[in-house]
Amino acid sequence: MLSFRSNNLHQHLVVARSSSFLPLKPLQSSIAHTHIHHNACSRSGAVFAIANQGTESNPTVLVAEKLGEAGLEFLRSFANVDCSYNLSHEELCAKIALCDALIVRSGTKVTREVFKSSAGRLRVVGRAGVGIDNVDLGAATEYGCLVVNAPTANTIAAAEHSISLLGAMARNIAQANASLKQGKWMRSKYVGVSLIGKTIAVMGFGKVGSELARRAKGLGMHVISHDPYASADHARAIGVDLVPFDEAIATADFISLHMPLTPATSKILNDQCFSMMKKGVRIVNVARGAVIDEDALVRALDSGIVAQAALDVFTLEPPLADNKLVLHEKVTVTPHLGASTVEAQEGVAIEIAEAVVGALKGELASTAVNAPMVPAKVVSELAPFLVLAEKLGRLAVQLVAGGGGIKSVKLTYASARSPDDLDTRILRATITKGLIEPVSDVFINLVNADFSAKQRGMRISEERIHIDGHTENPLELMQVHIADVESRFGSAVSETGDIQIEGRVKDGIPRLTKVGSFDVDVSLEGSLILCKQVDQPGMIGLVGSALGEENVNVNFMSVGRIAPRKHAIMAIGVDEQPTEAALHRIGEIPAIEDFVFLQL
Ligand SMILES: NC(=O)C1=CN([C@@H]2O[C@H](COP(=O)(O)OP(=O)(O)OC[C@H]3O[C@@H](n4cnc5c(N)ncnc54)[C@H](O)[C@@H]3O)[C@@H](O)[C@H]2O)C=CC1
Ligand SMILES: O=C(O)C(=O)COP(=O)(O)O
Repeated sequence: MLSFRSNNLHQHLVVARSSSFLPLKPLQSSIAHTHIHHNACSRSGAVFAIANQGTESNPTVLVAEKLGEAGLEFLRSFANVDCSYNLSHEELCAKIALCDALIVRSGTKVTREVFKSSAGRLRVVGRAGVGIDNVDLGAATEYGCLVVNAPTANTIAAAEHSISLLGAMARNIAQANASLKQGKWMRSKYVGVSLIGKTIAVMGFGKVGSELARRAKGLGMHVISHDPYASADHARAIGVDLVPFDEAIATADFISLHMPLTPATSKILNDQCFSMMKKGVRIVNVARGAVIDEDALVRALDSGIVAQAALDVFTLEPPLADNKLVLHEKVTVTPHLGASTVEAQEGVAIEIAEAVVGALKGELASTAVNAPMVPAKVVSELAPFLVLAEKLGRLAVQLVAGGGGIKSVKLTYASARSPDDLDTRILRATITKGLIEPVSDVFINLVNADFSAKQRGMRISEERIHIDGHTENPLELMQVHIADVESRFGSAVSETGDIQIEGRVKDGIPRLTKVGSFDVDVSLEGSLILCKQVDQPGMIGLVGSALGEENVNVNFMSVGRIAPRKHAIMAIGVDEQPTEAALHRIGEIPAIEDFVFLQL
């Protein structure tokens, strides 16, 4: 029985795309060869631009808020940079279809509408700072747009601003300053409170929270912290006790907020919470306005539960002219200045420019917010396995008859290392990309591969197994199993009834080592023809000369058999795309029972 059909071949020719394992296909005229890159896509279909060496223009980066000069310079060395500040939402949506990357600070809302308006061209959003609550991450992921942030460069600035507000609040600096400038000399009105010996609760013991804690200790304060995810060892090293939420807010004289704004932290300080606090507590917020129920804070200030507050951030920024907190005598305010030092802004600008350029070049981003974030060391160790992963995914899906309707996929990773030593997130995303890309008409990358799999109802499970081997290798082998489907190539179905393929990396080269129950050993380069044949002498020569006569160069052949003179599988690597005529000639060889052409 012959499995080859010309319309199947045509389908693979049309849909097969880049075999790059990188999250974003690179955009740069310096890329040394002609390549196809995704330039625009919509939910309904993909549009591709063929880019030739020397003719592809640089990518365009829209910088929508003020960014430090060093970062801009770095961006200009790679991209066309459009600095357009103070755009309205409508203007941003209109401009975005012409941009490959967008850089924002906290003042720009990157909504679903922005991603939709980009018509698939927008590939990276860079948040020049930490908090990404102004970016619709769900929409970014669906549209395959990577979001990166600059998580480290403004930590000290935010911690210093928190300490500044703490001192300014405790000593009424802002109020006294305003009063004196009005010609008043009111020494007794502005008597403050001391910090030494007081308890401060640091809510969120991340980068800013822990730097704030160090500084508060230096001022002689007793520091406690609440953070459900913080390491107790890290806290202990700084001399901070991690305590439950209720204990933190009930025992503190000062509360400083340093957690991100998420659905779980929204209005985390509310009426009920204020009622548990010590009377006369003082609150600093350099995190996000919406972690406090602002109306509840006004009530707590008016009732005297909260003696004072110092706020850098507001639910609505800029706040309305009649915002009760801004106008409150007991409240010290700054207009979201936490990250606004010369040093922090230069650092953030460089950090985000490097992340955005790296992402546009197709590098894996170490500050990705909506894709697997992998340290550079792990990426370099896994590099050949990532190539293998994508190719196995691409092969496996092409073996499925009908090309769709995959419900259940199992990925097996076998390693001589302990299972805990292997972070498989990027492998999983890469195999998934390989599985979906050949059968999808939307742009698939590491950002949206998992989302697209879920949308298609594809359940992907993972299994890590320990086998003998070399512990210097992160992996010995990977397998992809697809259950409950028919195969275009019956021999790819193992005894368990699943389509099963296996690959290994040998001398840095990814190789296919098993198809169904048959052992093979072929390097995964070029394209592949798999044949099921009666194991008999002369088969390699027959197939080789059929292809040779049709001018198809064979780069390798491997035969795997169950027992001599029974059935065997021949895997043939070919450099060129065989013509229909060449494939028909293979099909006409009498001992060949089944065969399939697969594009890698
Ligand atoms: N006002 C400003 O200009 C600036 C504001 N920020 C804000 O500060 C936040 C913190 O920044 P980093 O310390 O750099 O981030 P980070 O990610 O290092 O720390 C955040 C910490 O909050 C913890 N957390 C999460 N949920 C929590 C909860 N329910 N209760 C207590 N802790 C919780 C996390 O475990 C983490 O340790 C950012 O998300 C941003 O919103 C950051 C920089 C400047
Ligand atoms: O980094 C953050 O989360 C900040 O809030 C800083 O915001 P900005 O970039 O100064 O608008």
